Amino acid sequence: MDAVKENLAIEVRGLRKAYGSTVAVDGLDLAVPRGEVFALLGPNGAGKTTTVEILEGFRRADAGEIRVLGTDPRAATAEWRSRVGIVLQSTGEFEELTVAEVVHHFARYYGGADDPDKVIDRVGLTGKRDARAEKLSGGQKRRLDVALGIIGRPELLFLDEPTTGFDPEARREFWELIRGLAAAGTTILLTTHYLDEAEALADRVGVIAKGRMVALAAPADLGDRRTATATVSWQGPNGTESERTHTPTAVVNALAERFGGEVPGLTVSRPTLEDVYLAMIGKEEAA
Ligand SMILES: Nc1ncnc2c1ncn2[C@@H]1O[C@H](COP(=O)(O)OP(=O)(O)OP(=O)(O)O)[C@@H](O)[C@H]1O
Repeated sequence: MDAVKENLAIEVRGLRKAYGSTVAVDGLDLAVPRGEVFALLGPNGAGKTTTVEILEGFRRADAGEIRVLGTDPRAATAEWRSRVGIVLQSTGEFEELTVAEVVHHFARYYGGADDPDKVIDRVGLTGKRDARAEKLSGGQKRRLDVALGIIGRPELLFLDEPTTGFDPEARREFWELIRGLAAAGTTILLTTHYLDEAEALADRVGVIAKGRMVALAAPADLGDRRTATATVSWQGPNGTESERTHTPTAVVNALAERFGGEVPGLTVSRPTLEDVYLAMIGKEEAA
């Protein structure tokens, strides 16, 4: 294998999967370098979970070349599994056990497992370590799922909609956790419906629509955001005024001159990730 390929944690070419007459994944290509945080975006039913489950070895593709940490997940060994961490959309099989019992139990599956108590702390469940899993709130259950995904110190972590049900503070804490894992070199593939989450965490985002990758870029570059028309707004004598422009600096300079200094209520905005994403998805769905 050449050096470039060895540098890829995930490499997929021509991935295809149909359920009966429903084509869930339709010729998808994807390359994720080691150490990257990659977010898969796309509307409900776009094929994200199917793709991720194929990469995890839980589903069989109909066609395509797939390499995950250099191995075809169809031929996965226990050694390969121990290098991959998985957080599914929902678990909840260990209702009777306490948080500490579940995490300690999972740690025994891995030769090089992390310290269970440290992991419980990192996901913010120390206060709940003796609570039974069934008594946890939705967001706390997700944190437990994340703990089980990272207990084996994976090289590659799959997170399927990891913060669904989290309150805003828990999401911020979770983002810090993910940033810490990424800084330590873990490759992360996550799916999310939260555009701010993709923007906060991902080096690159891929947008899937109807089983195909329709856009791939750094969050700041998606849909040419950097060069998109800007809107300059300010408070005029009769209320809010605004101007759409490709040269916002010139508009702001002219305003500063007109107001003789500070421009009241000045904002300069470009389309958000959500704006460009929704426009992109709208076009794909109309096609
Ligand atoms: N087990 C299954 N049997 C039949 N059809 C399925 C199955 N799993 C998924 N599908 C179909 O495949 C398509 C892709 O589904 P998938 O769950 O991969 O989408 P998704 O992008 O993850 O959606 P969401 O954002 O809602 O989680 C959908 O049309 C779905 O109905």
